[in-house]
Amino acid sequence: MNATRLPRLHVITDTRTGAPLRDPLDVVAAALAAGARLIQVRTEDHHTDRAAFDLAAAVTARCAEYGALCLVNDRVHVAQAVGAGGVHLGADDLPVDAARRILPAGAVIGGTCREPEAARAARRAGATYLGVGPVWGTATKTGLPEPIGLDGLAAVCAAVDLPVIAIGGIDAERARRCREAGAYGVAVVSAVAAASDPGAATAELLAAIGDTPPPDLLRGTGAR
Ligand SMILES: Cc1ncc(COP(=O)(O)OP(=O)(O)O)c(N)n1
Ligand SMILES: Cc1nc(C(=O)O)sc1CCOP(=O)(O)O
Ligand SMILES: [Mg+2]
Repeated sequence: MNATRLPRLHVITDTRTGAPLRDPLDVVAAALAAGARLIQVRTEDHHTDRAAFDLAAAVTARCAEYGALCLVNDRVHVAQAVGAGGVHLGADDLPVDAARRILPAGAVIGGTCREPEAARAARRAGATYLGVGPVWGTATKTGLPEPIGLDGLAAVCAAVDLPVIAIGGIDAERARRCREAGAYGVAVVSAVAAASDPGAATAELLAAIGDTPPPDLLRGTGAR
């Protein structure tokens, strides 16, 4: 990965059927071309490891073309097998400290948390960043707790000095509000995966969070 810092926009794959019916790799390609520099490969729990491996291998290869980071959600062994840059782990996944022991030095390990004490615990466990939400309600994932809102997000941001990536019901306008509340960045599924133009949606999100496209995208535009 060429990026010298954690990207602020995390584009998460949507592998649900009919969700719309769009190949996740097409969405990933559009998001990378529009300037996204972190893709999280999230597959549905009922999908096989082989399906997760195949998608993660393809995404890792596409990310490498852009110097982008590929993270694998949940499945640490898949991340190891494809040589991904790291993982994202929640309460039902391998603990952050266990993943830290078995992944290569420098691996990016994100941990989900929803309130300050869990954030401090994730920091002690060695998380690189925190995924914090759901900030707003979302239909993308079932079984979530009540949204924590911008106040809940701000409370976690104030509790630890780790980058906080907000998640849950986030579009460009809400991404701006998350940044104002103290979040380092945001993670999205539907705002990109369900967009009529995933590339344009990615560019709008990057502008909203103040993460200008990488220099290679600005080349030739005269922009600095
Ligand atoms: C950036 C980010 N934040 C939170 C999550 C949710 O992860 P988790 O709690 O493991 O739930 P599942 O995604 O596995 O359903 C995430 N994936 N990314
Ligand atoms: C995968 C996931 N995890 C969440 C959490 O709060 O732990 S919310 C979420 C779904 C995010 O999808 P969308 O951007 O379409 O709302
Ligand atoms: Mg998980």
